[in-house]
Amino acid sequence: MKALHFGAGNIGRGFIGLVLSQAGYEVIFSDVNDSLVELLQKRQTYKVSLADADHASFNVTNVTAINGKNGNDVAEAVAQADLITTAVGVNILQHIAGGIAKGLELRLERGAAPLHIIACENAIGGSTQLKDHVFSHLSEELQAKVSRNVAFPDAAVDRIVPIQNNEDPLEVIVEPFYEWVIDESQMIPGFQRIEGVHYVNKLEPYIERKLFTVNTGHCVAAYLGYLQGFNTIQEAMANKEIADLVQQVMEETGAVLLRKYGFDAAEHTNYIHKILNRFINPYLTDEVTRVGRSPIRKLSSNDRLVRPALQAYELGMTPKHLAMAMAAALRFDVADDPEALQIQTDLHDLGLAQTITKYTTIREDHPIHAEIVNHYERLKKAVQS
Ligand SMILES: NC(=O)C1=CN([C@@H]2O[C@H](COP(=O)(O)OP(=O)(O)OC[C@H]3O[C@@H](n4cnc5c(N)ncnc54)[C@H](O)[C@@H]3O)[C@@H](O)[C@H]2O)C=CC1
Ligand SMILES: O=P(O)(O)OC[C@H]1O[C@](O)(CO)[C@@H](O)[C@@H]1O
Repeated sequence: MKALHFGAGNIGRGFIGLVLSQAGYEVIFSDVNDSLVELLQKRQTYKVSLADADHASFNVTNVTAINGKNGNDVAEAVAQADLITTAVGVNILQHIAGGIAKGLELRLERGAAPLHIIACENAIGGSTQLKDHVFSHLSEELQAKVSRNVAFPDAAVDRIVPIQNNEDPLEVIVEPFYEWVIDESQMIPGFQRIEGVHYVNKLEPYIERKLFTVNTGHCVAAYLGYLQGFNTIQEAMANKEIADLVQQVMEETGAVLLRKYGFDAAEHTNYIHKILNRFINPYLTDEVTRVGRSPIRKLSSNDRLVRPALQAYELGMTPKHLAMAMAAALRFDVADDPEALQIQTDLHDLGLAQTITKYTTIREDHPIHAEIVNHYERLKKAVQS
């Protein structure tokens, strides 16, 4: 069984590639990083180590790679795959869609077997977004044919994998915890389960719980940590004021999740505490600039800050910690993050009020907008003093 995985980065190698290889797949990575591709082709194996006291490690075998810049190779790999997964970043899905569409056409010509294409990105409806991008490259007739035997089930993936600085460029150090949840209601009947994956009939509670707890809390630690001059999440979380605010924001999203999905309150508190412990894992060094990266994406209306804030407001709650987090995200002015710089340019050219609306879609007359402005001014003063 061949799995074609787009993105041989941290999650690609450290999580999805590992799980698929252990489940018995030959894993073919498609990546645009030439040296990474060459090394994977040459070695056909790499090491994943766990960030805990035991440092257990796994040799991931039966892997190879193709260069994602070679459209024909990508299409051929798509045509031959038994499973396709991605971990490239949700904004990159549009760039891999053309190659996938070409490969699906080839599959149709060859009468290939049914196929699942699963986007393992931090986003709501990632596979559905990929499907839309792929279908934009296909005629209506081909879309209808593809729909008959190709499915794009949405998924939630959770494992903290920081930027790697290992001597061996293929090695990945990952936290021990992982969770990969796939929506089986969107799958082709009779599908073969992947060992290590949790299948559910309704993904929304899982993806929202994960995105609004792990990802919301983590980015708050990053934005507040950055503002206070800390380099890593571990340093930021050692600061009691930041750790308390991270917990409070998770409690705020937790209140929404409890109301929306009827989760058990004690279990959810336990979930939050486990996540806080994952953030402070002393065996990881996770930079605030990685965890806060791409603030435009993180401030968008369907993502980890605005979506739970608007849901909280609709439920009659005041999402003051989420508003504070959005204000902190606007102050994340990391020089080598193009999205952070774009926000700073807009703050300068458009002013605060319009910039908030531009990125969050929250209008100036919305009470959350005023909360963000207040927190922004407060944070600005705090940094200046
Ligand atoms: N790192 C983490 O802890 C987690 C990340 N995620 C999600 O996983 C996704 C990947 O994140 P990371 O692995 O951290 O990023 P990464 O930057 O380590 O890996 C992304 C890889 O995609 C490759 N890539 C870029 N354009 C490509 C293209 N057109 N074709 C093929 N490959 C291409 C890059 O060269 C890179 O190797 C993101 O959506 C992220 O939100 C989800 C859970 C945890
Ligand atoms: O890739 P993104 O969306 O910027 O965020 C990375 C996030 O994913 C995680 O790695 C775990 O899901 C967290 O470490 C971090 O909050």
